[in-house]
Amino acid sequence: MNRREPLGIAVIGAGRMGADHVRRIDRVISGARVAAVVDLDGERAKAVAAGVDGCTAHTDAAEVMASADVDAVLVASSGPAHEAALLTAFAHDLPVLCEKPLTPDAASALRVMEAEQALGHRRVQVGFMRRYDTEYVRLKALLATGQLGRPLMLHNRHRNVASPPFFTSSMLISDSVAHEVDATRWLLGHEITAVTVLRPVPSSGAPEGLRDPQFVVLETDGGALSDVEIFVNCGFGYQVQAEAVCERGTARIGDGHQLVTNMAGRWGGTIAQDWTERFAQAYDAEVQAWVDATRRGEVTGPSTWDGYAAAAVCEAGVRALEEGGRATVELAEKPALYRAEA
Ligand SMILES: NC(=O)c1ccc[n+]([C@@H]2O[C@H](COP(=O)([O-])OP(=O)(O)OC[C@H]3O[C@@H](n4cnc5c(N)ncnc54)[C@H](O)[C@@H]3O)[C@@H](O)[C@H]2O)c1
Ligand SMILES: O[C@H]1[C@H](O)[C@@H](O)[C@H](O)[C@@H](O)[C@H]1O
Repeated sequence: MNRREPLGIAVIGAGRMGADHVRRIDRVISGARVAAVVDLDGERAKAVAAGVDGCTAHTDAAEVMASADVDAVLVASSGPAHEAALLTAFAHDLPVLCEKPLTPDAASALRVMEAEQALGHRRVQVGFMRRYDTEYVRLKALLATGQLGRPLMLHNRHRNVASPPFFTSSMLISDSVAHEVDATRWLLGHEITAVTVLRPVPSSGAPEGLRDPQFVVLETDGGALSDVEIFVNCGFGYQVQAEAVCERGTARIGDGHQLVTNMAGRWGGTIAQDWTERFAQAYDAEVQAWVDATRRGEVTGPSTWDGYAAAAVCEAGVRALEEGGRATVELAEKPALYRAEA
């Protein structure tokens, strides 16, 4: 592509993430402008587009993607709407940044992967933003040096203050642990082969009927284990932590000690309250990397294969949750289009 002028982006979905990405493209990053905002809720689209010069508001994504003013698409609608948006973007051969999950299940992710292969080139970067978080990037770089030896285990904690009213027990895996599934695959360079889900007595702070917290163990084809405490109604803050235990040492991120105070006989700091705060730098870097690559005519970052693999692992996780115990992951063969990637 190699463009001088800013990239015209259509943002599909003007909810919490979509509105935040519109702000980011308009005010934080460079090389792009928001050309259009689309939401099934027209008033929401108008409200988000209103603050942006030259941006139009719509309710029909297909109509917008056919417009000459749109060079690329950021999909931030709800997960079940992603497949249709991706297939329409492919029909116009448009580059896409698609929020996680790529799609909510492995079968639909496979359909998207087949459609991208039919184009013959990659078009999608999946929104696994932890790959752009400075702490995760440092951890991956350290593991790659080999100084700590082979990684044996990853211990992950993922805590949200409170879950939204529509959250179900399986969404703790498919919506939340999806991030640790991708982080594990990316940090270790392994595929995940089996998932075990253990369920303690639910917290009294969780909504009636929600299995919260859960303890998830991922087994990898490199012989490592990655465990995840997922607790989406912890009440006190948004915490994402990871510790790699290797043969000669350990490395840990996410303690959030940016500012430590000593006062009145106590020491301490503050805890982020949600992902927009904890991962602000990562979202900025993710969207900037997508815009820069797109303007160079390239596609980088987490691929459709990564989105598919995460969907397949999460599907096994939901099976393990519902049936109790351990479920194995059946992955399709990795297509040639994605084989060159790490
Ligand atoms: N990367 C992250 O850390 C992160 C964090 C939160 C959410 N997400 C993901 O971002 C996406 C959006 O999440 P959210 O929290 O903003 O949800 P949200 O419910 O606030 O917003 C979703 C919006 O999409 C709209 N929508 C649904 N179907 C549509 C369609 N066919 N066409 C146009 N608009 C449509 C809805 O009307 C709604 O306004 C989800 O995929 C979610 O998993 C990612
Ligand atoms: O969709 C969101 C999101 O992706 C967050 O990063 C995660 O912490 C939440 O648990 C999840 O519901």
